Amino acid sequence: LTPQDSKRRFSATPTLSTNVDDAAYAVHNCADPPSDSYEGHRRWNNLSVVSPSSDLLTVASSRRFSSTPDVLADLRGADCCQDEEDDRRQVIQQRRRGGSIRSLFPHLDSRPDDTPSPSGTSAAAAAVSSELSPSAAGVKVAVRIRPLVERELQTLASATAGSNSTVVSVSSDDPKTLLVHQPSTANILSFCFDHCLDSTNPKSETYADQNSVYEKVGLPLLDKCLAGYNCCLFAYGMTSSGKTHTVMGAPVGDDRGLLPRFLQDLFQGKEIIEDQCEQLQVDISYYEIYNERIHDLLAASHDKSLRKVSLKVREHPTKGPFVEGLSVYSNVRTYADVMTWLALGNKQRATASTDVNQVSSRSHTVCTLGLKKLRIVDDENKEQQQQQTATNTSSSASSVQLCISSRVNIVDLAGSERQSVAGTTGDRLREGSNINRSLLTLGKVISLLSERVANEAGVNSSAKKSNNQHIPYRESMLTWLLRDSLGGNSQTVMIATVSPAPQHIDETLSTLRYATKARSIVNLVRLCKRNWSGSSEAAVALAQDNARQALEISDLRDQLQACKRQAEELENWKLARLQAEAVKENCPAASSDTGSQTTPKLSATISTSPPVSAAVVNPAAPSTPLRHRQLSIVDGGCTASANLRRLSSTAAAG
Ligand SMILES: Nc1ncnc2c1ncn2[C@@H]1O[C@H](COP(=O)(O)OP(=O)(O)OP(=O)(O)O)[C@@H](O)[C@H]1O
Repeated sequence: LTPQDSKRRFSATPTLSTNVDDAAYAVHNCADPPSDSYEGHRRWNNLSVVSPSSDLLTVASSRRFSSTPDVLADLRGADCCQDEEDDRRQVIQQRRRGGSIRSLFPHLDSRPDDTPSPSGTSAAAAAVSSELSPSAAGVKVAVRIRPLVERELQTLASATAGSNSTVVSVSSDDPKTLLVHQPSTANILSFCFDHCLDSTNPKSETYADQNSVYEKVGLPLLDKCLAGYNCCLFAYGMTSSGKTHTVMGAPVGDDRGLLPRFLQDLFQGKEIIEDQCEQLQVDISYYEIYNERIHDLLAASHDKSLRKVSLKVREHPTKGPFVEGLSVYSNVRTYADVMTWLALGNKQRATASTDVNQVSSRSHTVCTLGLKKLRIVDDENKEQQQQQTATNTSSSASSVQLCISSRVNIVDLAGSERQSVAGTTGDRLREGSNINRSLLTLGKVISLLSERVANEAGVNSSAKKSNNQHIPYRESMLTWLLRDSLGGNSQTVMIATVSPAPQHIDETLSTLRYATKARSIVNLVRLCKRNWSGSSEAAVALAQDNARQALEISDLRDQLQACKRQAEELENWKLARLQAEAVKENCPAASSDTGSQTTPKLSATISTSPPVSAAVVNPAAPSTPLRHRQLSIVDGGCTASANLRRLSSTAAAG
């Protein structure tokens, strides 16, 4: 299927029907078709793929296809969707039996390597199909116990005459089991996690320093994102439990946290990749969620007020929620550069001193890295490809292939805090309650997702009831923005940080319970591997086009919501009016005193003729508030009420 063919088909019929084996190849290679056919398919509403035996395989209807790779992704995605739930169920059941996920999903083992596949029909189809096969990945959970801090040592010393006993430890029999000794009951509770990192005693053989935390938790994520998976790591725990120390740590030296180490290895990896005639493009953005408002932490301005402008969250139709207007620093070249951005962001982050932490984070921070692996195609290769794929790619001299694109979110959450312990008042108290509220929503989301998993595994008796339960992602900015990381398309790791001090045992147990629930969440991950060819100019144009359309859709959604709200208000108003009229009819004396005064009365003539509609849209005296404007319906019955609703909403908009 050449671009000319596709043009013919697009203009001839509203349905694209093609042999499915060729579809991957054909649609894939339409990256730069003539503009009219390109426009044509973008407006497509019904797109069908017919299997070789001419049975209808999948119909992707009413979808927006902004680019050719997206068309393909959507097609294959629709195809894969049918198996997703089965996959998820299988994994959960396998988990319960203690089996290996890999044995269930052989494609995890036979994952295509990172080198772009050679061009050609079957190779392109294979690459695309691997890109879109979802695989199940449980959220991994690591727990880190920090050492006792000065304040805790003092409390312990005064309470137990010099003892520095701790109540949380890693089992000596099983490094994945965490033990909590409850002093009040002398019970020992045990919890099982993917990693238990004991940082209480630097002299211990099993001491988990910053490097071993990175190697156990961060390094596997680096591998994943370089292979094209979206990744997320978030640190969760009570205030002062060591989240920022774990994620950020010191800017230099052995105490550097997980993020600087991750970035260092990423940029080392970038050098290696670039030695192999490929490019790794790294983009960075960094923002905080403070009191449910989003601030760009990389907005460098001398004017402080400009730095704290509140940004909006929007919803991209395929990529999910994103922060509109956030600075993204593209193509960061070196580790030193990225650390400069990180330092700027950390400087601008909201922190304050509380009774339990001298430098307590008052906001959740999200550092997002966008990775794109590009391959430069030389002229010789390009010609070969053009022959093989019969693609009319751009005539630009520098041609690029986008092989992999993934996103990494590193999240340092603000810690939950009890006002009595943190000793907060005023602004700090308000911040604390906002932090707690968003963490509560996070907890709710985690609980519901883990319930869903339990239901699917048949553990809950009320399976049917809560299986379709709404997950309230939108109840807080945090969960909305982390939606993909919780139950979506992301390899996710949670680091739960705890204090070993007896006085914090309640918070510790609460953190461990949340962590246990989070560990039961199973995400469905897709390899974000693309085999997209085109000129660099075309790539930029495509990206801009995608972004513009995303904004358009987001705006239209907002408008739709506003219209719905208006319609509801009008419906309520109509009901109230009908009730008032009913009262008046039944009891004219009672209503004659008050009704004419308080109920907005309508005294205009409605007809369906255009001049009247126009008059309502543009009333002569628009300064009169709508509720005082008089509008009456001369026409009777259903027609009148339908007209009333439509015209009133127009008037309200006016
Ligand atoms: N593993 C560790 N080793 C040594 N010191 C640590 C460790 N973890 C935390 N600390 C120390 O504990 C204190 C609190 O840590 P941190 O600020 O990282 O907590 P937090 O969980 O981020 O708190 P908040 O939620 O209030 O921001 C700091 O002084 C930090 O240096």
